[in-house]
Parts: sequence; C-alpha cells; structure tokens
Amino acid sequence: MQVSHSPPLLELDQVTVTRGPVRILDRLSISMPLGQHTAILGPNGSGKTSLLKLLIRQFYPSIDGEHAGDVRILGRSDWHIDELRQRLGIVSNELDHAFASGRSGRMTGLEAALSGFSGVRLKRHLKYDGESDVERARAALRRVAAEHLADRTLETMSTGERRRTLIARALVHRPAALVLDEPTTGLDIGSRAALLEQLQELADEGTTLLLVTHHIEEIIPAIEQVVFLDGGRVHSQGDTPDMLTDAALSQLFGLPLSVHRQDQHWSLRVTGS
Ligand SMILES: Nc1ncnc2c1ncn2[C@@H]1O[C@H](COP(=O)(O)OP(=O)(O)OP(=O)(O)O)[C@@H](O)[C@H]1O
Repeated sequence: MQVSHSPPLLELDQVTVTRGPVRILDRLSISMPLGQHTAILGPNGSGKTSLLKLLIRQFYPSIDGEHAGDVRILGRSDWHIDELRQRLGIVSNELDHAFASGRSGRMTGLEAALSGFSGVRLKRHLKYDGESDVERARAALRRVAAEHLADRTLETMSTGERRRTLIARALVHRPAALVLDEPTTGLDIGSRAALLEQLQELADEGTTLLLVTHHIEEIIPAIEQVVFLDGGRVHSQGDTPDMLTDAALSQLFGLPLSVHRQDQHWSLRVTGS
C-alpha cells in the first residue's frame, strides 16, 4: 500500500442524514487515506448512493441531537463544488443517465470530455482553454482507450463506450481520486473485463480509486480495503481478503453465499440452504 502523508482523501465523522422520519445514514464514520484504493460494498438500500450525494454536496449532514457530523475531503469541509471536482473525479449512475440521451447525449466524446473542465452538461455551456485543454481531453480519452470515440455522440455509444467517455471526463483535471458508482452496471462480460482492466491501470498509475458497489466482481486486485455498509452504518471494514469471506458476505447480504477467487478475480454464488 502506498499511503501518502497528505490529508485523508475522505473522513466522515459521525455523519447522520435524515429525510423526515427516515435515517438514511446513521452516525457514519469512515476514514480513507489518499493512495488506498477502497470499495464500499453494501446491499440495496444500505446508503451507498446517499454517501455519494454527501461527496458531491447534494446531501449535507443533518443535526442529530446536539451533534452535527462532519464530511472532510482532502482535509477540508468547505469546498466549492467546482474546486472539488478538480480534485475528485466522480462518475455516478445519475451522471451516466444524464449523458445517455437528450441534449447531453448529443455531445461528442471529445465535447463530453471537455465538459469535465467546467462540469457542464450541455454543449452550449462548454468552457475550456483552447488547444491545450483539447489535448488534455484527448489524453484523458486515450487513458481509458476511448480516443476513437472523440467524434461519436454519446447517444450512439454503447453503455461501455459511454462509461469510458465519462471516466475520461472525470479525469481531465487529473484528480487525486476517482469515485465510481457501480461502474460495470449494464456492461457485457467483455466490456466489463476491459473496463476493470482500465481501472486497474489507473490505480497502478497513482489515481486513488473509491468504488461504491454491490458487485463483488468489481473488486479489482488494486482494492486494498473494503468497507461494508448496512442500514446507513459501517457494518465492518478491513483488508480485502479478510472481508470477502463466505461468512461475512452471507451476513451482509442476508443469504448463504460462497465466494470464489480465481486469477485475482472475485465472484459470488448463492449456495443451497
Ligand atoms: N430523499 C430520500 N427520502 C427518503 N428516503 C430516502 C431518500 N433517499 C434515500 N432514501 C432511503 O435511504 C436508504 C438508502 O438509500 P440509498 O439510495 O443511499 O441506498 P443504496 O445503497 O444506494 O441502494 P441501491 O443499491 O439500491 O442503489 C433507502 O432505504 C432509501 O429508500
């Protein structure tokens, strides 16, 4: 593990988020060093999307009694969203849907990558700094083997092609970390393997990965730490091989499961009761 002396990538200290009577996140505490590739794994409804919304400032901690939780990213709580986007690349399912069709879907791969500089989602709002940014956007597309998609519109791309283009969009600022929300959802077996290999390469090149998922197959060899989320709380956390056991995953997902590992790839099967 290559952990830097920079502030942690992410620190959540006793964060509660409530909506009416619903306690979506419940005194959640997580600390994740920069340089440590981590997966947050949890069943449906465990709070994964809500955690992402905290990172992109769509959710804020709720006051819980006397206590207000704190979300610190790279040591700071008070980020402006534009500034934050330069340090933290985020590819969420919501972003993926937004770019799949409509006016955002009419952007080309290159325009979509360029839109990462200002975070806009429409071609007419594009703002970037001339040829040097165009070259950086092309370099980001190259990093995820998507340069050939530069002139194709997103609405004509396959799910896997669009996903890679959006990862390039998140990479244009060369962020310290990349946050990915179930990155292989909707991808066939070949596209999934190719994308996971590219994520492994990005991790090897020094981009910290934070993967939020319920697919154990997405836990690539680079992932060193796994945090189990359940009912808006951290259920447990630890080194990947210690966490991905039959007993631990059966308990997390609430049914008998058996874990398999072959050539550093994880998979999960439901076993007979
Ligand atoms: N705005 C909201 N108002 C009320 N309840 C909400 C709201 N947003 C989320 N929840 C509830 O909070 C819980 C966690 O939701 P969240 O979407 O974060 O889970 P998740 O782990 O991402 O699930 P999935 O894997 O199905 O996407 C769920 O029970 C959900 O119904």
